[in-house]
Amino acid sequence: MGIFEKMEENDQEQLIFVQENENDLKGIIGINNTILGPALGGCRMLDYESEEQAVEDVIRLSRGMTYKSAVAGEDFGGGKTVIWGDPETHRTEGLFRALGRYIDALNGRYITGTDVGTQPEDFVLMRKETPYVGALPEEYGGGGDSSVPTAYGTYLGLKACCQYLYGEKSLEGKKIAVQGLGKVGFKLIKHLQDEGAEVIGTDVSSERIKRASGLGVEIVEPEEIYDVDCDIFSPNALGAVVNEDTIERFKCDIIAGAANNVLAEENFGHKLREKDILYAPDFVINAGGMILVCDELEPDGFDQERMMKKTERIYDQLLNIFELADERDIPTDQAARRLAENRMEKIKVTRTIGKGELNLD
Ligand SMILES: NC(=O)c1ccc[n+]([C@@H]2O[C@H](COP(=O)([O-])OP(=O)(O)OC[C@H]3O[C@@H](n4cnc5c(N)ncnc54)[C@H](O)[C@@H]3O)[C@@H](O)[C@H]2O)c1
Repeated sequence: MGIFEKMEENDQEQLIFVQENENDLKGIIGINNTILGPALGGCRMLDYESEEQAVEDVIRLSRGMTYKSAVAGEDFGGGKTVIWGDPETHRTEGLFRALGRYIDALNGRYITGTDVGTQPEDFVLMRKETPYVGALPEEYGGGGDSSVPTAYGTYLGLKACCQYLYGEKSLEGKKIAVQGLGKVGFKLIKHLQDEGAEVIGTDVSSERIKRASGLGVEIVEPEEIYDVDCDIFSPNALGAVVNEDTIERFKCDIIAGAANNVLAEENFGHKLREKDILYAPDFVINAGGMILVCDELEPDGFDQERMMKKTERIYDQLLNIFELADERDIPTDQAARRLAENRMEKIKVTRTIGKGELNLD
């Protein structure tokens, strides 16, 4: 499929290819949608196998940000940047400052921050060239570790799932299989244990397994996690974990976790519904980190309490989505996208009010 076809399929407004020899920068800034406001989305650095893979990634990720922001009630659009390079060897001052110059030239149409392969300190460097940067360290006025609100929002999301399915939001006594015990997963298991849930976990890192074992988490092999008989399966590691190989293996009532792009393809939303597994759409339940960045960009600066309050809205938003999905008999991820699209349509119309002007000068 050609680039324009891919853009058309995903309602992509803009792709900006940036290249700079001196600092070995090859990147793509993707602006998916700016109906609600400037496009917001992190900057991913990955040693892609091909140009095509980088283009696909930037379109898919920036589209996801459009939905994430719209459902969370934020006034930002969706964007993302991908840098084609190895984060172990290519993260240099020159590269991030060069990218900052290109982002600055967009005059605020796009705001960036960290994602896989980039670190807050990269954006401290970028900020020397542009103010359109979020997710900064606390000492630079940022909100700090985004995995804190992400884990908290995910925990509340699990409670919303229980409320909807069992009529009781408590996680006490629930058996929860957690895949990935990293920044988000580890904080999540603490919330779950505090509420009396039984946690089974897995990771590929021995150091992270050791840390979770220390909390009394029962550990299984990475491949075994899909077969655990449990109430909730919580993916907090990789994307595409609901796929052709795993769909028949799940023995849970609920799938809800922070990982991005949990469904390998959109039709797995239908398959989960057919199997009576309640799915909390990833771009809704994992919005805490994005909410933190949006709060940094408030005119009066970052406010921790306000940010956590906004994160708490994830609970009600999920309940709305589950109701809509049942009313329309559609998968929950589709219901969430409808909610986002409705909000964008309404705001688009609102913003035409007062536009008709007659200039008599
Ligand atoms: N950090 C955030 O604020 C945030 C926000 C939104 C979404 N997410 C998503 O949540 C997920 C977790 O993010 P994180 O910040 O905790 O990342 P992380 O890198 O700290 O943690 C991921 C963990 O998954 C483990 N892992 C990798 N492959 C695995 C496998 N096959 N089986 C089991 N474990 C495996 C890693 O060893 C690591 O411990 C990611 O998908 C990320 O995109 C994170």
